[in-house]
Amino acid sequence: MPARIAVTGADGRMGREVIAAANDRDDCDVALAVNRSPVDPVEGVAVDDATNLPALLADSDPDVLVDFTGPDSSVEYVAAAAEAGVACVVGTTGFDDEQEAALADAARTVPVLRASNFSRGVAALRRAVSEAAAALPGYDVEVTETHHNAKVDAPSGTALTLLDDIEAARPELDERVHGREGDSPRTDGEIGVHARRAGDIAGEHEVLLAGDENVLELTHRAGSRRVFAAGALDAAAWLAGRDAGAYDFTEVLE
Ligand SMILES: NC(=O)C1=CN([C@@H]2O[C@H](COP(=O)(O)OP(=O)(O)OC[C@H]3O[C@@H](n4cnc5c(N)ncnc54)[C@H](OP(=O)(O)O)[C@@H]3O)[C@@H](O)[C@H]2O)C=CC1
Ligand SMILES: O=C(O)C1=N[C@H](C(=O)O)C[C@H](O)C1
Repeated sequence: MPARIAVTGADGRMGREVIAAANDRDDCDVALAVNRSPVDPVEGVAVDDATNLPALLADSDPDVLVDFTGPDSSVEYVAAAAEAGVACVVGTTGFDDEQEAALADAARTVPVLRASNFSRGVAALRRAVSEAAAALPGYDVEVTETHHNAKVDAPSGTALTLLDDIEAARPELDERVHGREGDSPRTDGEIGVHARRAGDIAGEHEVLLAGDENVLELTHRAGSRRVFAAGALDAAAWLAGRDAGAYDFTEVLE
């Protein structure tokens, strides 16, 4: 049986990709699509008013809600899904601590799977970065992310995940320095973090590890948002019917 999904932010860049990708797959059907602003059908799917999400979830009874919106709406939609007993795949980034706690709370009631990046390439990048950081003690590490000019949050959720991975492998690197200006020689414990915004770039992440006469660069480039939509739907198909709890995209790939 295909997983029946509810897509929030249906008119967003990612919402549209998710609906288009679901239309092309056998393991996911779009049962419901909502958007904050009124919008014409997306990829042949009618889009309802997101204000009515609780009632729409009760009526359409989807298996999994797939959310790529913004932090405030994501928390609101996940709470509505938890109330309705609907599992959640959350790709939204940029949450503050209080919003993180609200998502963790929802995971006590329904399965909630989150990833700052649903591309398989970034999952592989994370493993490579963890291994490289551990294998190169004493090396300086800098993270650079590049995204389209409409991205709201900086640094990207993926960059924050990579920074956590690096810090787990090299706990002494616990000072995140966001860009540099003026006199700013490197200090021990520093990880440089750089965010670039330009054009329609789907998403690029580079980790630079530099020692003396020895430099390693690990880079992922998303060619389009299709890779994120594919991963999110892989996650939705995997999550349907699971027990309540917090899940990670890496579990889908095992
Ligand atoms: N995990 C991953 O792999 C990926 C994550 N992302 C993340 O997904 C999120 C969305 O990205 P993207 O699709 O590019 O964004 P867009 O701006 O293109 O779309 C955002 C969508 O969310 C809706 N929305 C935004 N804020 C609110 C709000 N406060 N209340 C209700 N609806 C809201 C918008 O509605 P309206 O049409 O009314 O404006 C729109 O439908 C971002 O956090 C981004 O970082 C993106 C790509 C991959
Ligand atoms: O906003 C985006 O576009 C993206 N956001 C995610 C992030 O913040 O890391 C994932 C991807 O890089 C695209």
